Amino acid sequence: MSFRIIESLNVVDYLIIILLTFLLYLFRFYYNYFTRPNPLPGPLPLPFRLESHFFDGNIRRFAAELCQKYGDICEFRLGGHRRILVSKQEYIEDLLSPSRTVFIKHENSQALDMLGIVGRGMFFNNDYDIWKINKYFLLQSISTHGFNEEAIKRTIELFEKLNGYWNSLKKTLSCNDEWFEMDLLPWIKSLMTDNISIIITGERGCSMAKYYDTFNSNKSKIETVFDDPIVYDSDKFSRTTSAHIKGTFSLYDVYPFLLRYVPFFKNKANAILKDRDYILKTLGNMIEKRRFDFANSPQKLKSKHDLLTLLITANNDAKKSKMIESLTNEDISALLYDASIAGAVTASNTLCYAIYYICCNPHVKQKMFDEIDSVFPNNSSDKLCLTSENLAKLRYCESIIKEALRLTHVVPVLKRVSSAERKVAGYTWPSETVFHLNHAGMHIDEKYFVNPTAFDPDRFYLQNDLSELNDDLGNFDKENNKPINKKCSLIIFGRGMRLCPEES
Ligand code: HEM
Repeated sequence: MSFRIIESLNVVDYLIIILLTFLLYLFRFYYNYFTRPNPLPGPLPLPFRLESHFFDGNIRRFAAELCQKYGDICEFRLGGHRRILVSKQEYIEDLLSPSRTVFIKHENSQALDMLGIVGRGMFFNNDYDIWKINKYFLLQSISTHGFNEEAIKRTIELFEKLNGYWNSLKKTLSCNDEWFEMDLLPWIKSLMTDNISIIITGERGCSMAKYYDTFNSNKSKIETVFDDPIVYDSDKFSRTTSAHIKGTFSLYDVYPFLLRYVPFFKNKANAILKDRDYILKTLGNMIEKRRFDFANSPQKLKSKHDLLTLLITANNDAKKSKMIESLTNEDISALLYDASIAGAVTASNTLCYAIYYICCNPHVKQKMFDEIDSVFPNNSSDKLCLTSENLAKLRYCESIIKEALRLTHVVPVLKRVSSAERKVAGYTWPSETVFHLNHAGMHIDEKYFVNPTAFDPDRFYLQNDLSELNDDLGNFDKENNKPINKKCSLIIFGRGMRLCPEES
């Protein structure tokens, strides 16, 4: 019967059916939009997730434009989801409160599943119970004295290495003594890649060496420095992780059937899966090797304080003391992945921004040098005696970093998904509402900061009594010579349950 009906249809009938289906879809789409609960101002959404084509990925600018046009709370549609953008301090503070109903950070997405670590580690983990165990072990490891001293020692070593590369380049490229122009970003990126590599995995990386080699068009002309055969390819690893994460987010809102059946998307998805396999294999091999060393010669690992060794040790101690919770190799792998991604990109971008602002503000530079000279009075321009105690005294330097992050935060918009009905901004929102928290917008709002676009580390440095304020709540009213304590007005490491573990 149904076969006969199909047979009796001609081309025009098919076109009419397609047109009617299309119109029905449009009608349903806009009916749902105009009858949605809690309507907020925002751009008119487009059907078929077409709005993705107008979004260039710059979430900071996008959020700033929406906030300017539609106010402190508005909505937009992206990737098939209605999204609520909040830019007001009290709403942001509310959504970052330590509550289980706003624990989830990522809405469901097939592309995200391809990361291969969803539900493990911390960053991409929406499962509270598993996340809690992972957080416990990560904090146990990175809060140790050994880890912190190791991190400082390795950082100094790498800066000395960087200095060596620059001196060598200056010499071989016959540069003028005073000026040596170069692109700082790739240098800082490779420095941080090697830094994170040694701190997280205990493996010495070769990113800086590889970048240095790119200047070597004439092999005989440039001298080779710091030749070290015992390195792992941190450069390839970091490029792959960055391609992996970028690729995943580029497919974030693509319909699952397109990922499966349309060659363009399918090829992209396959490339992501290939990267994922490489990353997991590299980390898996490292974990196996370290576990082997731990089982056979634990003494050898006593002097190692990298994250991987500490996680394996803490895990082993937990098993010995018969704690129910312990980590699998996959969990450890996800934690190393989290730390590599979250650590290298944030740290290198923050450092570049800080250097940029220091260079643009000579008086800040001078004050910074004065502080360094006062904390290290016997600095003979050779080696600074950096310890965690001395670092804590560099309060002006810390204020520079805070101010750089205030103006150009490396994670400008945070995300939360409600897991139950929840009141925000006076509205009751159903479960699975996606909230975007525009804290970068708040950081440059004159409601919260005096003269917000100026680079002025003093706003954090000159606080009269730091003990009265949380460390990151700084705001200084110069006219009245007193701090303005706007709660939550500076958010550097997030807040609440999903606070960055680095904050500790
Ligand atoms: C300048 C340096 C850094 C900045 C500005 C920064 C900032 C942040 C922010 C804002 C969040 C919260 C994200 C959210 O609430 O959705 C976060 C989370 C996180 N950060 Fe950092 N971070 C930095 C360095 C690091 C480093 C070095 C590590 C390596 C251990 C790290 C590991 C993580 C992890 C694992 C999370 C996820 C926490 C969770 O979801 O529970 N971060 N970071």
